Amino acid sequence: MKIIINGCNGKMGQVLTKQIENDPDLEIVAGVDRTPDKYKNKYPVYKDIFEFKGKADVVIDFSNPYYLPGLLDYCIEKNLPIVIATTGFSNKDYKDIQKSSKKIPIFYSANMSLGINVLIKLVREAAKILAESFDIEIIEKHHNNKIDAPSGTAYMIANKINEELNNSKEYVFGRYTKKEKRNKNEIGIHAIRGGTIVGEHSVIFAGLDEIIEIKHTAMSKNIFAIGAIKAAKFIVNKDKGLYSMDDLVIT
Ligand SMILES: NC(=O)C1=CN([C@@H]2O[C@H](COP(=O)(O)OP(=O)(O)OC[C@H]3O[C@@H](n4cnc5c(N)ncnc54)[C@H](OP(=O)(O)O)[C@@H]3O)[C@@H](O)[C@H]2O)C=CC1
Ligand SMILES: O=C(O)C1=N[C@H](C(=O)O)C[C@H](O)C1
Repeated sequence: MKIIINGCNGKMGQVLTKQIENDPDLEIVAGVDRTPDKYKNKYPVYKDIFEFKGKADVVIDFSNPYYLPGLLDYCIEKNLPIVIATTGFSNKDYKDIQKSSKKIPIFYSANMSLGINVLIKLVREAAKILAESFDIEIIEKHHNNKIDAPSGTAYMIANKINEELNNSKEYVFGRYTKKEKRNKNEIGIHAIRGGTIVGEHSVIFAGLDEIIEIKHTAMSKNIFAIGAIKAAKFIVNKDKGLYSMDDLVIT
């Protein structure tokens, strides 16, 4: 399978490159990022920088929301499936992803690890039973180079819990500006940034005299690269549409 990596010089791009090089079935046919001197002092102009020898089967994207419009245009033009792993998208970006998936296969997940996707399954179950009487708070911790906050994964966990609860919850981000008691219909979401923390997500269900905490800790970035490669293998021959870890992991 021939792969284009979008965001190839980023931390995830580098980890992904190593994982792909270890798999004899995979080949990187092009890498794209914004580093000016590598691409003739240009910022991404997809028709120029995507020129490479050979044909690609799939694009894997670990980059920045800035890239999204060009990435979608290019993949639609070339009829290429994409695995999008970037986070920090706006509502408009999500709509653009959805719209584009009517033309090409797109796999999107804010977290490509198996563990987080099992955590989501567990917290959905817990929320069904506990939401009436327990408060739900999500805490995420990441390295000091992370641009977006809260993490895409924290949003994804909150959205899945909320889906389970008929979208009855509203999100409160931190409590700095909130000068009143906690409402029952809140999900609190809190972000911590420091050092080289790869990624931690905790979902706390706090009730009367008892607490359940369900936590995932990423010990290396390899888990995300491995998940993205699995997603690429899954999506490469699929019809147009929007796919997620639910299609790959949770049956
Ligand atoms: N879904 C998942 O499982 C995971 C998702 N991620 C997400 O993947 C993305 C990349 O993460 P990571 O590799 O750690 O980040 P890095 O900052 O190391 O790399 C980001 C890449 O995007 C480019 N880039 C950065 N900022 C901009 C900008 N403002 N405009 C244009 N291009 C930019 C960089 O180019 P240059 O090097 O030239 O600056 C680089 O190639 C993030 O959104 C992160 O949250 C990360 C891990 C797992
Ligand atoms: O930026 C990161 O590093 C990560 N980002 C993703 C997110 O925003 O949820 C996934 C993972 O936690 C690592």
